[in-house]
Formats: sequence, C-alpha cells, structure tokens
Amino acid sequence: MTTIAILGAGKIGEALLAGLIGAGRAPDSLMFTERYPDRVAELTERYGVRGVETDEAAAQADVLIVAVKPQDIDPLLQSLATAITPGTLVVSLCAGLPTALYERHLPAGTPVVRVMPNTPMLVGEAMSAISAGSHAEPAHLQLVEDLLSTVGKVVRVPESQQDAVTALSGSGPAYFFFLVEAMIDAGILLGLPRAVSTELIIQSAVGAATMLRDSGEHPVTLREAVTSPGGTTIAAIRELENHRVRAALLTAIEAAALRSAELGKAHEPG
Ligand SMILES: NC(=O)C1=CN([C@@H]2O[C@H](COP(=O)(O)OP(=O)(O)OC[C@H]3O[C@@H](n4cnc5c(N)ncnc54)[C@H](OP(=O)(O)O)[C@@H]3O)[C@@H](O)[C@H]2O)C=CC1
Ligand SMILES: O=C(O)[C@@H]1CCC=N1
Repeated sequence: MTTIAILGAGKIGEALLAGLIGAGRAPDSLMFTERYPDRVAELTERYGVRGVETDEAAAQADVLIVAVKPQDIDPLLQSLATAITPGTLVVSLCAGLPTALYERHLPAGTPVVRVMPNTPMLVGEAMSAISAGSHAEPAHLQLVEDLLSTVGKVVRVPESQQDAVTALSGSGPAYFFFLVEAMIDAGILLGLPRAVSTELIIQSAVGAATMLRDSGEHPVTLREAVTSPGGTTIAAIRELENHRVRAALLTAIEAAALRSAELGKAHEPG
C-alpha cells in the first residue's frame, strides 16, 4: 500500500488523517510530522499513527502531503530539498502556493499536485479540487484523485482556477458556519432557548444541503418553493436584499480569492 506522510497535522492535516482512517486506510500506511511533542503524542493516541521527523517522512513515504500554513513553507521546502527521495510525489494543500514554487526548490523533475480541500474531509464529505504541476504525470493525478475520493468529492481544475476554488470551497464551510451561527442568534433574539434554536437551524441546514445535493433542482427553485405569496419568507428575503447580503457574498468571496493570490505572490522569486 502507498505510504503517505502528512507534513503539518493541524486543522486540515488532522482532518485528512481522520478522514483516511475513517475510510478504512491502515494506520501503519500513514505518518505525520508536527512541531511540538505534545501534539505528536495527542495525534498518535487519537489515530494510532506514527509521528516522525521531516527527514524520516521524506525518506520513507511514497507521497508527501504538505499541510503547513503558507507562511511556514520556506523552511519546510529547505529541509525537503535535501531529504526528499527523487521521484516522490509531493501534494500541496496550501492556499495560494503554486506548484512552480515547489518545483523551484525541490530536485528537478519532482512531481507536484496542488489540491484545495476543505475540512468536511473529517466526515468523508470533502470537496477537493486538484491540479497537476509540470512534472506530474496522469498517474500521479489519478493517485491523488483516488486517495481524496475516499474522503469526499474530487474535481480536476486548471491551476489558474485554484485561487477561485480556495475562495469558494476551501473557505466555503466557514461561510456556512458563520450563517448558521448568526441564524442561531436570531432564534435567541426571538426568545427561543439556545439548544432549541441550535437544533432547529442545524437540522434545517442539513435538510437544505441534502435537497441541494440530491434533488437535482436549482437553488432558486428550492428557495421559491419555500417562499409563499404574501408570507413570512419573502418578508425576510426583502431584508436580506435591503442589506445587500448577495452583494456582500460576491465581495467577500472575491476578497478571499485575492488573498489566495497574494499568498502565492509573496513566494515569487525576486
Ligand atoms: N483549515 C482549512 O480549512 C484549510 C486549510 N488549507 C491549507 O492547509 C494548510 C494548513 O492550514 P491549517 O490546517 O488551517 O493550519 P494549522 O496551523 O492548523 O496547521 C498547520 C500545522 O503545521 C504545523 N507546522 C508548521 N510548520 C511545520 C513543519 N515544518 N513541520 C511540521 N509541522 C509544521 C503547525 O504547527 P504550529 O501550530 O506550531 O505552527 C500546525 O500544527 C494551509 O496552507 C491552508 O492554506 C487548505 C484548505 C482548507
Ligand atoms: O483560511 C485559509 O487561508 C485556509 C485556506 C482555505 C480555508 N482555510
């Protein structure tokens, strides 16, 4: 079985670890690196997976999955440049960082695949978009697609679209959590107990998401079916439009894409 090392097991690295184990992957085919011994011990206890040093991961793993913050990439690339076994597949989960950055620092010909996943990976419901670097063969892309398909959906996109993907599905779960949080507070404003408000909103979110996924209907059709003439929903929709929530979402998601591009530009040569 392919041996996989996750370099940096924070939020998304742990989500991947948990998702892969939840999908039935053997813990002894996985390893991870982390900065602090306490975090290594915590993850090993939770998942039964070995924590190793970067050199050991680079020497032993067939696939190295980079999941550190973009701001932490430089020292990691320096370590990998000398430690990596030639031909090892490098998979980057990092927002903004282009495959060209890895290709500049790692031995010539290193295959790199850029991925933008999201945290629902933790529960096998990730949305991941993958793009090949210039030395990644179709077999490398297929391997990454097969791996990530065990923890959710996968699409292939040109690398030029990865900043937009990051803004949409990479950050996307946070927008939904934000919305849910605000809607629960609205229940509190209306005098409901917090537990009741939370249950009402979470189940409504799950129900709406399931309809969006399974019905094949356009979101407009689904929303119109809730919006009775002269009723309650249209009174709320009028306020959402008055407060320019639609425009705010367009601007917010555009800001996320610009930030992703900025994170990449910070690592351009010269
Ligand atoms: N969170 C998300 O929803 C998503 C994140 N991503 C991308 O994933 C990457 C990680 O994000 P996230 O998980 O949120 O961030 P975290 O800070 O939670 O995780 C990064 C982890 O890597 C550790 N680390 C840093 N440098 C090293 C190193 N050299 N060796 C080993 N471990 C190291 C960090 O330790 P320390 O805490 O000590 O710094 C931290 O635990 C980012 O590039 C982000 O763009 C992509 C999609 C979604
Ligand atoms: O906020 C971030 O930068 C990362 C990338 C996508 C989701 N979280």
